[in-house]
Amino acid sequence: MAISLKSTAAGLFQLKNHNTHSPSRFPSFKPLVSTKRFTPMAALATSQTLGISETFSKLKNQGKVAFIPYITAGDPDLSTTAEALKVLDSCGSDIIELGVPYSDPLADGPVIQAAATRSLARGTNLNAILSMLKEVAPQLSCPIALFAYYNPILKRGVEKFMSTIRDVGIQGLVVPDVPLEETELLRREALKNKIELVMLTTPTTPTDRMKAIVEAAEGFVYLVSSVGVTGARASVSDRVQTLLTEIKEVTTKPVAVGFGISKPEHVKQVAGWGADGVIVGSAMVKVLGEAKSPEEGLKALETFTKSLKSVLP
Ligand SMILES: O=P(O)(O)OC[C@@H](O)[C@@H](O)c1c[nH]c2ccccc12
Repeated sequence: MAISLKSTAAGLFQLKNHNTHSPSRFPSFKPLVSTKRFTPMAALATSQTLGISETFSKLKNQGKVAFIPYITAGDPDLSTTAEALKVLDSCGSDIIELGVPYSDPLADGPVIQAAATRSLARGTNLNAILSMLKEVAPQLSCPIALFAYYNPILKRGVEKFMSTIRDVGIQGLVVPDVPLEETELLRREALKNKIELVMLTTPTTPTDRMKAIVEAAEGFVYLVSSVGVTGARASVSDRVQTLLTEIKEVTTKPVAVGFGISKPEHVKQVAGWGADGVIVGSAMVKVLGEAKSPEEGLKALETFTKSLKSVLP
């Protein structure tokens, strides 16, 4: 299980916006503002919800850093996930990364593996997650980036997967186990459906490859802070600062850092190094999924989210 992202780091992918109110669905709809003002990747999402890159642009203009929590869908059950999404949104999360549970999550450490196991044991499947999102996503003010391993996507068919997630209100997608060279189909379908496909780079990604990944990334570039699997760590490697500088030398795209970030001090440190966004996964999952009851988990999630968010500009 403990396969490092090294081999798959190449494996990245991206996300997009989806646009349930697109002119194509409403032929008589004429945007008041020309979409030419936006970059192609920053196409409008729903009327209320900004896309991923638009969210970063807005925050940048305000001198802010994005707070991006990750939770696993269906842990401990889908109705708690629905509530958790609302809690995360109301506590000021800027983007929410929602994980589709998978039986062989090779980039995940014990906490997220356990969450996936709990979720699958409850019978969570992609259809149920999507129905939940169809109802909940319109109630959120922040965009959702879905996190999914490639296998469940392939099982559904890339084309169908992408149009379905667009239809339920998802703006972005993160696929950790597809090498850059194999992302063509994903990228094409993501683009077609205005889903921003996020790409990941790691500390062991060679510079030329990092450049190609950054070039292909949409929404944001996901900088994996350390080699290995997801999970809280005592500290965040200060190499992240150098890696951020290197990436920012070659792109103006937003860069968010994830892996091993679990405390307010870490969040503050990574933001101080110049990250545009900070991603916290295992620590959120632990607080929510390992509580005595869903109610207690949601309460703890609220307190924890506020404590992390409060240290960000
Ligand atoms: O759990 P951590 O260490 O806080 O890392 C973020 C993370 O959970 C989320 O982005 C994620 C969950 N599973 C992944 C697999 C690969 C890359 C990223 C992820």
